Amino acid sequence: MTPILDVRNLSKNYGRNIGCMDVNFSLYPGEVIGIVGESGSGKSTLLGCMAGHLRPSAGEVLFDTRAEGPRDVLRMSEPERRMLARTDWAFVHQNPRDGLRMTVSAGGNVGERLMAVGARHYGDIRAQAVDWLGRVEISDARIDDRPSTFSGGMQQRLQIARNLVTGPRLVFMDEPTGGLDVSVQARLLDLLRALVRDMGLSAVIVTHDLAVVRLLADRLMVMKSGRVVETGLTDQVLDDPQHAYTQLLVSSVLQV
Ligand SMILES: Nc1ncnc2c1ncn2[C@@H]1O[C@H](COP(=O)(O)OP(=O)(O)OP(=O)(O)O)[C@@H](O)[C@H]1O
Repeated sequence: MTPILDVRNLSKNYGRNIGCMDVNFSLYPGEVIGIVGESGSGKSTLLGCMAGHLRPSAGEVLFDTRAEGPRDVLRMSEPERRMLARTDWAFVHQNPRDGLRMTVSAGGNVGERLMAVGARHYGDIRAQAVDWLGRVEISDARIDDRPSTFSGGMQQRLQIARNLVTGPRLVFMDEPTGGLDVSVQARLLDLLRALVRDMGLSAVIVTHDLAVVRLLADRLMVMKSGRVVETGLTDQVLDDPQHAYTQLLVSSVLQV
């Protein structure tokens, strides 16, 4: 099977600082990989490089495009990459404000993504927006309200609807449950897990929360100082960590 994403020797320096160093992994269709590590370990840098938000210093990010098979997204033209970001990719930010348009209604936030990929029929767009608000457990009575009137959890669910409405094949998530109350986090995690499973999504999830990867990720990559120090099946890595740093991560959670 061709990986949907194949990352090869990806490195990013910030001047003399290492952001991430020599990262290699493949993600297969329908698979969810979690990237964990303490603050500053390079998770966001790696995610940003893969999603085209940051320019890596070296390496390749091969994405299995629908039309032409694997292409290095780092060598695509900007319009090509933007099109990919609209059609095949989704990016869920930690802070919903970074992923939503706060001055546009909830329905508009979902609908405008459909319009960006060519939808024109107002009735259809509205119907799909209603459907997606329902899927993320937002009452359709709130469709004309702005996200600024929503709770943090609702905003995050709306951001997810906005991202998934176009049927992406690959979702990047940056601390999707960060900054939310614990009870709200649990509900959001359940919702995300159901959506990922039902839609057969491939996903890369960056988090420092091992509970998030335990629930969502099939495989895990542990990062320290910009490098991957351990990879494996999530349960295997968490239940029987091999690297001293992973052992520390796991035991520090158990002590909480
Ligand atoms: N814009 C920047 N300029 C210089 N150094 C940076 C910049 N962004 C990140 N770094 C450095 O790169 C390394 C990796 O940072 P990164 O933000 O990717 O880690 P992280 O694991 O995502 O951390 P966090 O969980 O706190 O977001 C750190 O040493 C950081 O100081």
